[in-house]
Amino acid sequence: MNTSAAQTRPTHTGTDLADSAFLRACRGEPVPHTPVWFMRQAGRSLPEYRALREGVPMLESCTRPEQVVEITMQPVRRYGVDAAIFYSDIMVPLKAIGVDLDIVPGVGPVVAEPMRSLDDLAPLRPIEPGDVPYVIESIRGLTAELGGTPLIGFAGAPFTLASYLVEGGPSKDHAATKALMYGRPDVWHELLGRLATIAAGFLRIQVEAGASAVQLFDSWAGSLAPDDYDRYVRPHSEAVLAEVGTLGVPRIHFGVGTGELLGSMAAAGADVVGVDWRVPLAAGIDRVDGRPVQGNLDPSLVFAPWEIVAEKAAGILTAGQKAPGHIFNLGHGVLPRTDPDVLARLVDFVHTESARG
Ligand SMILES: Cc1c2[nH]c(c1CCC(=O)O)Cc1[nH]c(c(CCC(=O)O)c1C)Cc1[nH]c(c(CCC(=O)O)c1C)Cc1[nH]c(c(C)c1CCC(=O)O)C2
Repeated sequence: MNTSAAQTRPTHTGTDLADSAFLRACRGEPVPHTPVWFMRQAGRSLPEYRALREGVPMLESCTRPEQVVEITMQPVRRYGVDAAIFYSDIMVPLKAIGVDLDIVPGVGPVVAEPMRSLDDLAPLRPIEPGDVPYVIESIRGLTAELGGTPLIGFAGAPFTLASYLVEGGPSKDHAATKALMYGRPDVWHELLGRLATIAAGFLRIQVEAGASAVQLFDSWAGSLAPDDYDRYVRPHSEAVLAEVGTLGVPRIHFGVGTGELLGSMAAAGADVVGVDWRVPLAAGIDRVDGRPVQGNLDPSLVFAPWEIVAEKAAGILTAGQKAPGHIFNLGHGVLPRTDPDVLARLVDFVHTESARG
C-alpha cells in the first residue's frame, strides 16, 4: 500500500514509475494490488482544496503552477491513490488559444460566443507549448514531487468540447450540437477536426512535460446513437488517439452513458476503456475486445452504508479479474458532497482486498 507515500518517499527512478501498479494495469500486466484513483479526486470534495481556491477563479487557479501542484497532490496524500490527475480543466486549452469562455461556479463552462458557422471557428487554431507555459511548469514540478506515482494528463474529446462551444454552456440534450451535426456536416467536421488537433496538441504537451498516461474525456458522447457516433464523432477521436499513440503512454478513453458505444470507443484507439456504473463491469469487459478497463462504482454509493459500499466494491474487483487489467475508479467524477474519509477507506479496501487475491 502506498498511503502517505508522496510525503515520505525517497527519489524514485524511472523504472519504479514504469513498474507502478497503475501503469502495469494499463498495459495488462500482473499487479500486486488493483490500482485505484478517482475522476475529480482533485476538487470540491476536499476542504483543503476549497481553502486554497478561496477568491481565485477556477481558470485562473489553473494558470498558477504552485496551486496546480498543491491541488493535484492533495488527494494523493490524503487517499494514497495509485495515480494523480493533473489539476486543470477540459476548457483550459481553448481559453489558452483565445476562446472567450469562463467556468462559472455551480454551472460549468460558459462560452461568450457560441460557434455555429464556419466564420465562428476562426479562434480554433492549433495549440503550441508557448500558449500554456504554466501547464509545462506545473507538470515538471509535479513529476518531481510525485516520484513513483504516475501523473495522468487529459483532454476533452472533440464531441464533448464541441458541445460546450456550440451550446454556449452545459446542456442536457445537446440539441443545438446535434442540429449542427446533422444540418451542417461541413461546419461540423471542420469544428471537430480543429478540436481534434487541439486535443492531440494539448495531450502531447502534457506527455512531453512528464505525464505518464492520458485520459480522453468524451463525457457526453453517451448522448449519441451508435451509428451517429461512428459517423460524426469517432473519426475525430480516433485522430486524437492515433497521434497520442506515437508518444508511448497508455491512452484511457472515457464517457458517461456509453454502454452501447464501448466497443466503438475501444476500437477508436484506446488502450484502456472507462466504464460507467450503468454497465455491469463484466458486460463492459466483454465489449472492449480484450482491453483493460477502468471503473465503475456509482459515485452516489459513497453516501450508502459502508457495508453496501464494500459489497459493491468487492463485486467490481471480482468482475475486474476477467479483464487483462483493471483500474478501480468511480463510474464518473467524485460528487461535491462526498466525505473524503469514505474515499480514503475505499482506497484501503481496494488495496487490501485485491492484494489478498
Ligand atoms: C465535462 C468536464 C469538464 N471538466 C472536465 C470534464 C470531464 C470530466 C467529467 O465528465 O466530469 C475535466 C476536469 N475538470 C477538472 C479536472 C481536474 C482533475 C480531477 O480531479 O479530475 C478534470 C479532469 C477540474 C474542475 N473543473 C471544474 C471544477 C469545479 C470548479 C470549482 O471548484 O469551483 C473542478 C475542480 C468545473 C467544471 N468543468 C466542467 C464542468 C461541467 C464543471 C462544473 C461542474 C463542477 O463544478 O464540477 C467541464
